[in-house]
Amino acid sequence: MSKILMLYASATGNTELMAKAMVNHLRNNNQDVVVKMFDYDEIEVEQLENYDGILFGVYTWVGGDLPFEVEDFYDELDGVNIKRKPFAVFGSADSFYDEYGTALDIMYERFEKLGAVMVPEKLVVDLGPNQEDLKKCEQLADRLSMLISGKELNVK
Ligand SMILES: Cc1cc2nc3c(=O)[nH]c(=O)nc-3n(C[C@H](O)[C@H](O)[C@H](O)COP(=O)(O)O)c2cc1C
Repeated sequence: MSKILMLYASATGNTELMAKAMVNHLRNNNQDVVVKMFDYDEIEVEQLENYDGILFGVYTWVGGDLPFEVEDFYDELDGVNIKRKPFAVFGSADSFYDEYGTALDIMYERFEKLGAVMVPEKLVVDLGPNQEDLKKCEQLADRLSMLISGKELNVK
């Protein structure tokens, strides 16, 4: 059984709904999932090395940027070995803004440059997830599981 880390930031609960849908889905499929949320849990970048794969959720903040609570984590990532580690990125954003969901791009590129194996799809949801979005969340979690078990190649 693989060990997955669900790590996410959510200010008003939209990204959290996505995270919960993935966690429930994975646990229903007997996957071992540890959940940590920025602002509530102690998060150290070194912890990433202890998991077989990471689901990373982030909403987009002013100017298309990362939320404040994710900034230290972002800066400290240089010191961690995530080469060949499977990652998937998701989060809620608001299409009202020109820089729609760009925090996902920022994190995706950061993980990828450090050698992580990315699920190619970045799953951005416009504000609160609907039923279809929640289904996509489950599919993203499945794609991460497949990457972990080596059933999917990272072909873009
Ligand atoms: C002050 C402020 C600035 C925001 N800036 C952006 C932005 O630049 N781009 C974007 O896509 N969404 C932006 N958003 C929208 C949030 O990402 C969106 O509300 C999201 O659903 C929040 O997710 P959460 O419920 O997980 O916290 C902004 C929201 C607020 C309140």
